[in-house]
Amino acid sequence: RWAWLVELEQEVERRQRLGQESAARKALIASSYHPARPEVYNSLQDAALAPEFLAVAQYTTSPGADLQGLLQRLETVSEEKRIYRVPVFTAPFCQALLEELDHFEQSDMPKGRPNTMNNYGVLLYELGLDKPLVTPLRERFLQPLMALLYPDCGGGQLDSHRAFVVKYAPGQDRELGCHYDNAELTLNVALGKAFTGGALYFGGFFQAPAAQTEPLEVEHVVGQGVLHRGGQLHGARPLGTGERWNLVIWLRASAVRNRLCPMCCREPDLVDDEGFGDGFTREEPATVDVCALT
Ligand SMILES: O=C(O)CCC(=O)C(=O)O
Ligand SMILES: [Fe+2]
Repeated sequence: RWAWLVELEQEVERRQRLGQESAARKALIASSYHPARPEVYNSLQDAALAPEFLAVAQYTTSPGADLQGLLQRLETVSEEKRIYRVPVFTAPFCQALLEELDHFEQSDMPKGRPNTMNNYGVLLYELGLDKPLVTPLRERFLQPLMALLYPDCGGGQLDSHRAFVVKYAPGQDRELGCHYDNAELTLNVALGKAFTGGALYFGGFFQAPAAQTEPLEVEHVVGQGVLHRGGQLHGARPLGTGERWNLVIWLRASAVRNRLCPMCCREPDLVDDEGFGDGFTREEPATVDVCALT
């Protein structure tokens, strides 16, 4: 048979095994890995968050919060592309998380790949950091923020995520090709270490390709997070020197993706999977009747 068809079938099988294999690695890591910085596995404390991020959170959860007020508390990187930036973690927390990730990388534990494009990094779910760190970050902080910034992209209906750390280093991955994310919305936080190069670049929106224009370059700043729509075409320039570790959280809203898969732009044909899978659900998420709250 045609080689491409065999390759396609193998890729379908590989994808069908991903969830189970990831759960097996998570179980093994939970039973036999010894963390270097056990405190990063404690449930997320406000002390780990940058003061600017806490101020944004306080604003977005206050009565009467609106987009205009929020924009005074964030950096607008591009109004047209709807890209924003805000400090997320304190320097000591970035440091502790990096030490832990480095220690895990050097361990002989099995490691899943972050996504189909990055070869180095860690899936936070497998390390056991989803529950204490990423879920509270999504539910308590990102959901109210994204609800104001991107109400039309499911920002107020986030119900799952895929979180991973990507690592760029000499002799390993050094850059990332242009792509869109399997996510409605994305938060990308630079954790360190020290590096040059590696800027993000942003092109048009993939469902609505614009005329060819120069991409927008966005330098990573350690501790700060960049917020963008998953469908905003982007990539990362080659690393110059040092090592770059970034936490990427792909935020998903089943209310949006159940109707329109962000990868193929069609209504999805679902296959059962472990955990959150790719963030689709068979049942519609419960909707809140806002009038009933008043
Ligand atoms: O390298 C980066 O900072 C971007 C990573 C990214 O775009 C992704 O993993 O989706
Ligand atoms: Fe991406």
